[in-house]
Parts: sequence; structure tokens; C-alpha cells
Amino acid sequence: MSFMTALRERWQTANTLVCVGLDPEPAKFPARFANDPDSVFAFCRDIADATADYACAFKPQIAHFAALGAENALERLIAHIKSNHPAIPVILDSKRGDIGSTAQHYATEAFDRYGADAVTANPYLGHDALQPFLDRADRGVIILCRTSNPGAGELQDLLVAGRPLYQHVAEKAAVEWNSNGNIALVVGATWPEQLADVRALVKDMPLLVPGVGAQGGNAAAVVSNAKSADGTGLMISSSRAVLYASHGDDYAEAAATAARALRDAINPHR
Ligand SMILES: O=c1ccn([C@@H]2O[C@H](COP(=O)(O)O)[C@@H](O)[C@H]2O)c(=O)[nH]1
Repeated sequence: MSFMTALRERWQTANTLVCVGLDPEPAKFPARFANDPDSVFAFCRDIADATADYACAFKPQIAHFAALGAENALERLIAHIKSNHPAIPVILDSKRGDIGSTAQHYATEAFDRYGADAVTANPYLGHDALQPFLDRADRGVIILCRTSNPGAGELQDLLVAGRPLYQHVAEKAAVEWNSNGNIALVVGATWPEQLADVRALVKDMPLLVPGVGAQGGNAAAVVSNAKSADGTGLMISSSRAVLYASHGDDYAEAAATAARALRDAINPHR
């Protein structure tokens, strides 16, 4: 099943728009993991299992694994999710972008090495650099459009032909680049007005929306401004606020409670 079909099915059957981010930081793990050489895998597995009922997608962030030399843990984590939660698509957040011949290797890394259903990608190099990802029609390509960080507007809001650059990205993604129907966009929860602008440009295209929780974005405003016509269209992603809801032995239950609370904050506004 393609990423887009799996995502749409998951939105409907699980009634959730929550994407659970998997960003391991061993210094924040509960004490019980202190002497566990496999703590990165074990902690993320426990969080995924505890939050699965509330997740429309999981989003491991590759730098959090690579910085620890824990790529093997990432491979096993994605394999675990696919075996135990096969209805929940996995987004590899790696924000890749390079010339086409190299991008081909990044596509192989994301989709074949790690087995991700979707990958985040940087559009700055242009269409040809995205093509190796876009060619994998069964996988999702989630393109950075208006990121959640404080400095996002420095380049993304620059006026080009009278409109901010991020709107050109949204329009090209929707009109020129999406021949396989496998594109989604990243727009930060911290920018509700820009979310509304992007939604108006891309119709029902899915949006990955990081920035609720630790970055302070308002989930209700995200949904009101950016839901699609049928009240879905969003993967509202939270990492630290879910992962580290408790540093004690109740870490998994606390993560489940945080994910459920986010779902319940979202759904009344759909
Ligand atoms: O614009 C963007 C794009 C990606 N991210 C990633 O999402 C999570 C956010 O983590 P929180 O702990 O929920 O703040 C993280 O992996 C980022 O790399 C983003 O924040 N903004």
C-alpha cells in the first residue's frame, strides 16, 4: 500500500492526526536505561508501542540516531514498527537534498536501507534533485515549505515575483512536481497564518506540522487554519513533549497520556 493510502486510512480508522516524533536523547532517558547498551532502540520501541493507538504516523529524526552511531537501532526500530504496527506509516525525517545522482543514494538510504514509507526533503536544489524521491511513487516525499524555527522567514519569506518564497514552493509542489501524487509539505505549527496560506494553495495535500509541544505551537490554531475539507490533511508532530513526558519508570504511560491528550486537543477542531 502506498504512503498516501496508508496515511488516509490511518486518519480514518484511528481517528487521530497525531504524528509521534522519535528523537532519542539518552541524557533524558529514565535511569533504568543507564547501563543498557541498546537503550536507544529499547526506549524508542517502548514509546512507539505505548503511543501507537494515538498515532497516524511515526517520525524518527535521523540525526538523533546518527549522532550516536545508532543507525542500526534506527533500522531495527523501523522494522519493529512495521512488524507490530503495520497500519502506521513511518516518516524518516532526514531533510535530504543534493544533486540528482547523489539524491538517488539518499532515496535508497531512506526507502531501501531503512524501509521508511516517507522522507522529508529539502527543495532548495530544485525539481531535478527531488526527482529520485518523487520517482518512488509508493513512498511519500515531504518537502520543507515553511519550517517551524524562529528564523524560518529569513529566506522562506523573501519576496520573489511579489510573493514569499515558501508560497512558490507550495505552488510548485502542488501544480508542477506532484505527478505521482506522493508529495506532502512541512509547515510549522508555530506559523498559523502561513499554514492557512499554504492550505489555500495546495487543496487537500497532506501537511506535516511540527512545532506543537516543546516549540509552543497551538494545536487548535493549526487545525482550524490548515485542516483539509474532510477534517484531516494534517500530521501534527510532537517529539520531546511526548518522549520525555516523564523521566521516571512511568515514561511509556506518560508518553501515551501526552499523545492521547494531543489527539484530544486536536479532534474537537476538525
Ligand atoms: O520545520 C521543522 C521541520 C522538522 N522539525 C523536526 O520536528 C521535530 C520537532 O521536535 P519537538 O520536540 O516536537 O519540538 C524535530 O525532530 C525537528 O527536527 C521541526 O521541528 N521543524
